[in-house]
Amino acid sequence: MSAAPPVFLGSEVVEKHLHRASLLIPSLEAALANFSSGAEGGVVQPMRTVVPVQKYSGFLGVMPAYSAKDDALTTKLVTFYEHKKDSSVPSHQAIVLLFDPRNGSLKAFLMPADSEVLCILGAGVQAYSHYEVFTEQFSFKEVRIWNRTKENAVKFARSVKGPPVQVCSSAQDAVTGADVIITVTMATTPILFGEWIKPGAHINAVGASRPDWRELNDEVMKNSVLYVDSREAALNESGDVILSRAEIFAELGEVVKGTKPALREKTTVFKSLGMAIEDTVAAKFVYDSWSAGN
Ligand SMILES: NC(=O)c1ccc[n+]([C@@H]2O[C@H](COP(=O)([O-])OP(=O)(O)OC[C@H]3O[C@@H](n4cnc5c(N)ncnc54)[C@H](O)[C@@H]3O)[C@@H](O)[C@H]2O)c1
Ligand SMILES: O=C(O)[C@@H]1CCCCN1
Repeated sequence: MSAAPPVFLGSEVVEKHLHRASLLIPSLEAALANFSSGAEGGVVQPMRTVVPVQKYSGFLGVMPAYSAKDDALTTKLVTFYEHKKDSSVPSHQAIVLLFDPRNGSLKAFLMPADSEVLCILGAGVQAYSHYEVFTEQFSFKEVRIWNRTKENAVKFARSVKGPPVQVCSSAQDAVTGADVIITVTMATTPILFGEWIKPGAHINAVGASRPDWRELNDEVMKNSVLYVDSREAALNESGDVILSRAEIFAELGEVVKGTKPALREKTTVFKSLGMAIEDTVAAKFVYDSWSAGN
């Protein structure tokens, strides 16, 4: 019997079945815990391969993963290019291939506590999705944004549906007094400095995914308790971790499992690089929802 032809689920279908990104939180928590559980977690996720396309200042990432517990097998292919101001295409473009783990057939493609002050540095695609999830999950009294190009921060503040956003003229103004700081930029040198940060703040560092790129300076890295998504990836790919030589305290999956504590009273950094297993559970979520309603 031949395999059913793969279906293509474009961004509209994904948004219909994943109408709020937070629907993924339980699956992502479980995936992080499984990833940090070694063989018994049933996750197979080799380090991603990143191919530099030097001529055009770009990269191609190949991110395979299998989750035995979810019985889901995927590979994401993602390109990320230095953003050209006049470019009509997004800086990141990705497709997730979801396979049937039983026989390898291709099933579908998939494109993709009391904190009061939230600060977002950057106003691109990730800024929007982080705003959506953070303002839905937590109640902030104030949300601030700073972006290198101010007009994009103003556009962000005008277009988001949710709590009002204050546009700041400097990163320092945005960060001063903030309880939660999200860095979602394409910066390759630090944009966040330790001396600006309120003790006890939490920093969610999402950009700087190359070994020689930085978003955070050494002081931020050294004066915080450092959590990562994957130790192996952080030690190979994160310029903020490698160049600062900061010590990794825990993987987030270990916190989810309860084997390492969340030190909420300390200044903490979560250095996220993105993991293929996150795409695996997200692709399965959308595909299962799509097939159920089809
Ligand atoms: N950790 C993860 O899981 C994960 C997943 C996806 C993307 N990312 C990373 O998150 C970051 C943002 O991604 P995106 O899709 O929102 O990108 P985007 O291109 O949509 O937005 C990039 C933002 O960075 C700003 N910027 C660019 N160069 C800068 C610089 N030198 N200094 C300060 N700001 C600068 C731009 O003004 C823009 O606001 C990227 O580094 C991306 O690789 C991480
Ligand atoms: O995990 C991801 O999907 C992205 C790909 C681009 C680089 C940063 N991480």
